Amino acid sequence: MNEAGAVLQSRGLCKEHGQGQGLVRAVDEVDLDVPAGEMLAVTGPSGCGKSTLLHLLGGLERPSHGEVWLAGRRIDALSERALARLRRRSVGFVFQAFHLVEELSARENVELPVLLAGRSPRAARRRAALLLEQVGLADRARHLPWELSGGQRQRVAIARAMANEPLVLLADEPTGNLDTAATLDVLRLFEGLRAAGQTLVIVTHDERVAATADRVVSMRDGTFVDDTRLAGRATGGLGDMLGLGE
Ligand SMILES: Nc1ncnc2c1ncn2[C@@H]1O[C@H](COP(=O)(O)OP(=O)(O)OP(=O)(O)O)[C@@H](O)[C@H]1O
Repeated sequence: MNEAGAVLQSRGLCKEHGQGQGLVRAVDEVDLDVPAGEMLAVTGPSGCGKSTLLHLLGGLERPSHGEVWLAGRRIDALSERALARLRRRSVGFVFQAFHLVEELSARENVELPVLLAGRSPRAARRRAALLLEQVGLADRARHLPWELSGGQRQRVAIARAMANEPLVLLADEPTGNLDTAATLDVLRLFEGLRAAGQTLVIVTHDERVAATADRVVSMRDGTFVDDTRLAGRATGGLGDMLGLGE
């Protein structure tokens, strides 16, 4: 199974937690196709299964049933070792709480995945310098996370997520801890990545964030209840969308 052009797919994807009376089906028979280069937003109320879906798609959790395919390769049944390698090299993760390594500088945080992928310190340094430049933080490379604002931390986290040129960037409430100006910075970065052909899946309950996507799927109780392609999403300025003057 590999629909032409889909970089990320799921079929009959299910995740159950607990058992008996306490059984929760966090993700319930989800079929998803994310074409290469698409920016997809996943929305829905708290507890509807958005984060669980993202974890399944990125190989952070294993499904109870169903399949996940990344670039034509079935990943849900990979060994732990193969899955860890895939997460390091082929998937970029961005989290609401940033999850930077507090003891490492911005530059070292971005270098780390490159080193873990087996590349040389020199290559890691070059890649980190380029990415920090692209997220507008070249002058903060030596700063530790606590010396950065929330928005700056998230930009470092995005640079880190892009370190190994992932097939797909998965973001879980990436603007959930940010003020409007920092949200705008993050959305501009996502917009730039999308323009460069990056595939993105963004979990958000911020409608303004969802409005910047190519397509929005809405979840309720573990399933998709709506799937809408946003025509003309690229026409309005992000600043207008967020109620700011650009
Ligand atoms: N490890 C777990 N054990 C038991 N139940 C879980 C576990 N993880 C998630 N759940 C349950 O699965 C459902 C989906 O949770 P999930 O975190 O995916 O929702 P969400 O839409 O991301 O919510 P939010 O927007 O609040 O982050 C919820 O009912 C949650 O309580």
